[in-house]
Amino acid sequence: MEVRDVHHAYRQRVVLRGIDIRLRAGTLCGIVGENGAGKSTLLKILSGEMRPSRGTVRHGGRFGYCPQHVVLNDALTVRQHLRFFQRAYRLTDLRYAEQVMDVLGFAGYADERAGTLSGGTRQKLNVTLALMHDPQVLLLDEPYQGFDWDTYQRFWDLAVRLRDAGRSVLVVSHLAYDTERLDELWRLDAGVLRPDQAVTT
Ligand SMILES: Nc1ncnc2c1ncn2[C@@H]1O[C@H](COP(=O)(O)OP(=O)(O)OP(=O)(O)O)[C@@H](O)[C@H]1O
Repeated sequence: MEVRDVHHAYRQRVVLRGIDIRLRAGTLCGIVGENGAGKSTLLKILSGEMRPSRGTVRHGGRFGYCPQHVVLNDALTVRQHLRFFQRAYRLTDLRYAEQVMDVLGFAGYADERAGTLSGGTRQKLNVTLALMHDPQVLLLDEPYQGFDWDTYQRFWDLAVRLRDAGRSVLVVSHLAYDTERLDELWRLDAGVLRPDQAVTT
C-alpha cells in the first residue's frame, strides 16, 4: 500500500497535513496518537471509506478493514454474520473464519445473536469479519478494545503470524504497548506522521 501526501480537513479543521506511508508486504506496523489526533480519519481514507481533501492512496490485492466502531446487526447470530460476509467475499467455505474464531476464543458463540454478546465478544466478531478472507493488506482501528488479557496476547500472536505469512498489517491505537512486536511505529501528531522513538531507538 502506498500513501502519498494525504491531506484532510473537515471544513476549517485541518486534521491531516501531508501523510506518506509505504506499507510493504510482510510488515506489521503501528500508528499511535492522542484522542482526536486523526487516526480514524486516516484509516477511513486508507480504506476508501472517505476521500482525502488531497493526496493519493494505492493498494493491490485483497483488503481488510476493521473499523473502530463495531458494525453488526443485533438480530443476526454470529454464524449469520459469517455467512453474510462469506457471500460478500465470495468464499467457498468458512474454515479460515472458524480458525480465527478459535484463536480469539469465541467459537462457542456461533449461534448467539450479536445483540446478546458482550462488548469484547462483539469486537472479536468485528475483527474476524475483517480477517476472514485472509486479506493481503489489513487495517485495524483500535482492534483490541474490550479484549481481556489472554485475548489481547492471542490477537498479537495472530498479527505476527499474518506478518510472517507475508501480509501487511497496520494497527492503529491510542495506546502503544507491545511495540517490540512491530516492525515500524509512527506517531500521528499535529497532522503529521513521525517515526516513534519506541521502535526506532
Ligand atoms: N465527520 C466529522 N466531521 C467533523 N469533524 C470530525 C469528523 N470526524 C472527526 N472529526 C474531527 O477530526 C479530528 C480527528 O478525529 P479522529 O476520529 O480521526 O481522531 P482519532 O485519533 O481517531 O481519535 P480517537 O483516539 O479519540 O478515536 C477530531 O478533532 C474530530 O473531532
